[in-house]
Amino acid sequence: MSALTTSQLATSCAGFGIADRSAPSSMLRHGLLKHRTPAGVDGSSSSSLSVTTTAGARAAPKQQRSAQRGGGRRFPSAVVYATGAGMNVVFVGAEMAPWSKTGGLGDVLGGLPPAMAANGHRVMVISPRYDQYKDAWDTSVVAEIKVADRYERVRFFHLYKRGVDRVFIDHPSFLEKVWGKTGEKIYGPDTGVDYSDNQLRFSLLCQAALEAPRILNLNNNPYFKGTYGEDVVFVCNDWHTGPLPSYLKNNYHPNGIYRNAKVAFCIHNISYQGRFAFEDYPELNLSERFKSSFDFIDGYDTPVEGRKINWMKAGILEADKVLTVSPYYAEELISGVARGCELDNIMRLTGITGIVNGMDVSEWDPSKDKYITVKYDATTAIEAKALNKEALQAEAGLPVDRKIPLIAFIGRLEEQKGPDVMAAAIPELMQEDVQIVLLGTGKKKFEKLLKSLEEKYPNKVRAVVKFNAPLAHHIMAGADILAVTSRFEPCGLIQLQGMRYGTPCACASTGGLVDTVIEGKTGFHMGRLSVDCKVVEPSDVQKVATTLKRAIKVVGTPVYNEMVRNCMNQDLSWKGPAKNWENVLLGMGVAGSQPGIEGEEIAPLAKENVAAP
Ligand SMILES: Nc1ncnc2c1ncn2[C@@H]1O[C@H](COP(=O)(O)OP(=O)(O)O[C@H]2O[C@H](CO)[C@@H](O)[C@H](O)[C@H]2O)[C@@H](O)[C@H]1O
Ligand SMILES: OC[C@H]1O[C@H](O[C@H]2[C@H](O)[C@@H](O)[C@@H](O[C@H]3[C@H](O)[C@@H](O)[C@@H](O)O[C@@H]3CO)O[C@@H]2CO)[C@H](O)[C@@H](O)[C@@H]1O
Repeated sequence: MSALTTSQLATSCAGFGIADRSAPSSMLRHGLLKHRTPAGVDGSSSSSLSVTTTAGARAAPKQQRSAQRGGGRRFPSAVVYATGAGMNVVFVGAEMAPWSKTGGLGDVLGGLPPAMAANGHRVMVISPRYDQYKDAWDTSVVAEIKVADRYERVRFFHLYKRGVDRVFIDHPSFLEKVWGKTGEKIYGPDTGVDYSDNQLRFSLLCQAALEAPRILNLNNNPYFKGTYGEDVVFVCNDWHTGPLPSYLKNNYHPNGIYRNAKVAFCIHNISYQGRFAFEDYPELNLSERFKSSFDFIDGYDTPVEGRKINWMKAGILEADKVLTVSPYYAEELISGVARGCELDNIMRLTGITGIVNGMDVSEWDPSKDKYITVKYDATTAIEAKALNKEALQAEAGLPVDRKIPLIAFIGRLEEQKGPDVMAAAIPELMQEDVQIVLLGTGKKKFEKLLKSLEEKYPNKVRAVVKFNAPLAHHIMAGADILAVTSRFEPCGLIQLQGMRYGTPCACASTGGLVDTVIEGKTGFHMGRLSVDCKVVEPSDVQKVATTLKRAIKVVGTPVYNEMVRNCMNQDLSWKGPAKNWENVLLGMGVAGSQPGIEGEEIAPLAKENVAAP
């Protein structure tokens, strides 16, 4: 079969309902950006078909042509073609697990997209190239992007896995800072310290992300070919992508581009907003028209910090739809200044929809988990969890005794997670026959605090101040109770992971914890803790200690065993949340969008190429 151009392909698929995703308008119409497709490269990565690019039609490279002749990829069956009528969804974010992750944001951009793809949508995720990911290929497509008063060149790397186009934006400001230290250096040299050029870095991400759907000819997906084109819905995530809708309107709309595109903005954590000096606004190269959307008085009632630009505020105001990661957090965000972090008034204006996150049930599967000692399912959990507890106790250097209830805490060591509240409750728990394992990294003061507890209670407490995924899995399997002491928690994945492993949690009653944990059935609620991060309220310490003592009493009883089964018998996958996301995005009226199909989380469509990077 000879190489196809985009329009030929669309014609050949027309009978199956695939939209004509013809090549984008010339880049020359775009004032700020230039892109290059070097000679001999068509912008598709590891593709078996060649498509027309903005630079004109090119023949497929020789080795690709012979692969096609030799019976390379075939068109799939008509049944599967029908799934190619979904939306073009482009997620943009600063983290994307497993390639980059400091916490839950990475997990969501890793797990939700394959579930959307499984429902028949064409899905791209765009994130920085922080490392030399061995499975991502250089497309050789470059774009020159204006930041401040100069042009910066970015390259686009690509891979296709689980039905999703993963696109990595390559620029020295990402790779040179983070290379080899992906987990911890994404935002700054240390927790709590930001890189001084973060605005430049994430402005590049936003602007490059807007180019990608128009200029990348991506041909690995058997159901969709060529560029994504302009009828796309961008899903922005957190402050790093706040300026994207403004760039879309500022740089493209005047040229008649992306007229039908839509932008959804999803808040994973309102406490990081991207607040910068007001004087920095001109560096963004946006017209005065958008200034008021960024304009922000830091301090609300008492403007002690003065005038700023606020990237998240602009994302909320300029997007077509605002979402967050649970319905209860959505309510909290608009409830007042404390929980809305001074953007509550803005969100009351725009409205906000909450969709609970799912979790990656293949990565977190106790029946297949390579990190745990004894694999299990809901029918074997009670005995297997006891054996895993003994293995965990041995690994942690604690007395090995399956009768001792074991409480775990896992999380980023930030005020949000209440490690200080948990630490303050531990002395009171020491009256009980109990063991406590703490795993987390973050602020140095909290790391020291947890370590000091281990020193004080060597036979009962272990603190591991590392980011350690295998240990996180081991703890989930071996612990009896997961303590989630968050002052606020937009959704929380940790409690989902716990439940998947039959470990009920004792949790603060905030955000997604309210939506996902049922008192007495899948966990224990301790009530809401104070959101004031500067103090540890004695009443909160009491709530944590009392609830954990209550949970300890239940461990090992028939009621507890029933809770373990309830936890494990839930569908915590991305399947349901992906359907909810689909409904919300369809409701935005993206041109050409059609409902997808009911897919399995890793449906046949998304199954190829499943592998860890
Ligand atoms: N030391 C360690 N070692 C190994 N693994 C560790 C670890 N510390 C944390 N993790 C892992 O990091 C992830 C944390 O995700 P969460 O959603 O619970 O919180 P986070 O605050 O990071 O996410 C934010 O974004 C997500 C996504 O929307 C929201 O659910 C959440 O409420 C919001 O605060 C989990 O996968 C957990 O296992
Ligand atoms: O996935 C985990 C979280 O990752 C993101 O949060 C990061 C945040 O966006 C970054 O700005 C940075 O936050 C630091 C902040 O900028 C700084 O002023 C100071 O307050 O310290 C903060 C912590 O270092 O790092 C955060 C990750 O640690 C994402 O936005 C969140 O939704 C996720 O919860």
